[in-house]
Amino acid sequence: MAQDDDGRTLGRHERYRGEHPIVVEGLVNRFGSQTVHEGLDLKVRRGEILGVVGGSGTGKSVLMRSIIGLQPPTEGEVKVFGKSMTEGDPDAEIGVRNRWGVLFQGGALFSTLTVGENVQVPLKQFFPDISPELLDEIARFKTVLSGLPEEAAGKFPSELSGGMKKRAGLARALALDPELLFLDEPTAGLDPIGAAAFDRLTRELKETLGLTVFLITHDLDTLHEICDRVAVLADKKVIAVDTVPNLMQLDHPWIQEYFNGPRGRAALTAQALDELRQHMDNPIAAHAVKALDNKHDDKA
Ligand SMILES: Nc1ncnc2c1ncn2[C@@H]1O[C@H](COP(=O)(O)OP(=O)(O)OP(=O)(O)O)[C@@H](O)[C@H]1O
Repeated sequence: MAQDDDGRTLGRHERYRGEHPIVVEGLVNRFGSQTVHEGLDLKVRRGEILGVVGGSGTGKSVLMRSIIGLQPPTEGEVKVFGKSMTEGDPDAEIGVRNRWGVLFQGGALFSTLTVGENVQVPLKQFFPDISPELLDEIARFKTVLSGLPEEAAGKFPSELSGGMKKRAGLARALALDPELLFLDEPTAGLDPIGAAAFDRLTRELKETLGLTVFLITHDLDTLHEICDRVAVLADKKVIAVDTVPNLMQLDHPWIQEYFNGPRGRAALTAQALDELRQHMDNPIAAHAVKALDNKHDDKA
């Protein structure tokens, strides 16, 4: 069962109060002759949104799967809520598994179930005695909490837009009132407005529900807007974990190209504009917004 940092077993409804709900040490993942991770270390702080970035194929999804026990690592240790995911037997891990929610790439919804029924899947798994009325009520609540209209609970995934599918996946990830939320590329495939709305929702949910969020993304706007810290995967390891401004100072070629390249600078300008727009009563801010807007228009 989940444990606090002092090794005390947590009661079913007791929240983890230790410093690091996720600790990864010396992780090695090999597939045949391919080594994806070689001695990877990472600690996720309670209450943060940790962005995870890295080039394609650097093993971001494999890292997430190792943490949630779907990918037994070749070597190394993964602890979630103080509980070893690499040593524990599946039944004992139940005390950990019902404390997290996962939004997989593409949503991974069951296509033959409605949104509401999708949300009910983990509820039925962990709380088989809940009445059908309460299941419906919780499913409707989670659907609305994820920013969908209530009637979406009765719709099938095929009847939803891409953005709505992501929200439905989020509703299912929130079904068990998790403390940890894993999001794999949540804004991929969304238009910029839909992506920004999803980012705001993630931030609001983190703040109101006290979540710790492990967020894999390629989206520079997401990193700038909502991540407290960002872990960079390269050279088979986490080469740095820090705030975006601090990462931008590091002299690693991939980090420089990613954060200080043209797309990185555009994301930074967009964030600066957003912040300045909140102070338009200040003439200097208003002037700066106008100048930056014009610069943007010239480039477009
Ligand atoms: N079950 C598996 N069997 C064999 N190889 C695998 C398996 N899972 C992942 N890999 C390989 O591990 C590497 C890392 O994959 P992963 O999906 O974690 O990358 P990623 O960083 O998430 O990439 P992307 O940004 O493109 O989604 C890839 O080369 C992939 O082919």
